[in-house]
Amino acid sequence: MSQDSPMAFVSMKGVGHKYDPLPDAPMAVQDIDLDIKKHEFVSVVGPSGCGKSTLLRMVAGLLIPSHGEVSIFNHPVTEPRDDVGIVFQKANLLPWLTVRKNVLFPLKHKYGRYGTADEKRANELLEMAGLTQFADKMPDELSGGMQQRVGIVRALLLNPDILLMDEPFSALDALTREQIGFDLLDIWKKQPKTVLFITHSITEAVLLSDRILVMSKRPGTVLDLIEVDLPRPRSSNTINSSRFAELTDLIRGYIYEPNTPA
Ligand SMILES: Nc1ncnc2c1ncn2[C@@H]1O[C@H](COP(=O)(O)OP(=O)(O)OP(=O)(O)O)[C@@H](O)[C@H]1O
Repeated sequence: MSQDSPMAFVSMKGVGHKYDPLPDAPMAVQDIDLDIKKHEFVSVVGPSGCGKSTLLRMVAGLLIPSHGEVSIFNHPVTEPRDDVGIVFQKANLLPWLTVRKNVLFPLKHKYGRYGTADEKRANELLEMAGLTQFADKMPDELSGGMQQRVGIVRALLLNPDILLMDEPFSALDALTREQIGFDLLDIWKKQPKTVLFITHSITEAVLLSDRILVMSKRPGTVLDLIEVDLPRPRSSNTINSSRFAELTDLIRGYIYEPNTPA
């Protein structure tokens, strides 16, 4: 599956992980080969427990693979990097800081301070995400969807080349979730990033992605890497198209039926 492209921003070669070091312990993730190109949006779907988060944590440098190698810009990932932003399932905003100060928090945490240029960037990002009027509010004054948008803006503050998102919308209700998917596409268009997006939602993966890695049940390995040939920009019309239905059916077939490629 690897294309050995020099343009790969993220490269996984033979990546696998076994949490338990005993020789006969089961692998959580096995034999993942994937190159993600500049500004590509790649989603990972697969049954619960197949190792999606494990894979993301290895790309994030939060977990070192027991097998194979993850590299970013041709350098093996051995620890978290500043050019990689992460968005988790919960925004985990600090409740005692305003929205703007939450967005600036990574700088405060890393360098102990931030300057007016940083505040300007935070304001610009908040505006881009439609959050300007909430910049001085406290997190608990915002809806769950808005809090997640703040989490995305915070991850973009240091202008990372790569954005890793681990089920970022799974705590949201269905309507908010669909809307924030479109919001994310809008943000991604304005601030192009290379995205690795973990989701349980097949429709979300098809709506957002350029390619979708479909994983098997544990030990999670590659069942298919699907090119999403739907035109952009995507909208609710995309969801109603026959090609959208074909792609979601194809993935459903992998996930809900025996693990054999179609
Ligand atoms: N820290 C850990 N120690 C031991 N086993 C772990 C650890 N983290 C995850 N696992 C196991 O590794 C496998 C993959 O887990 P992981 O959370 O990566 O899957 P997932 O596909 O993200 O799951 P879900 O879709 O339910 O969030 C599971 O069997 C899980 O129990």
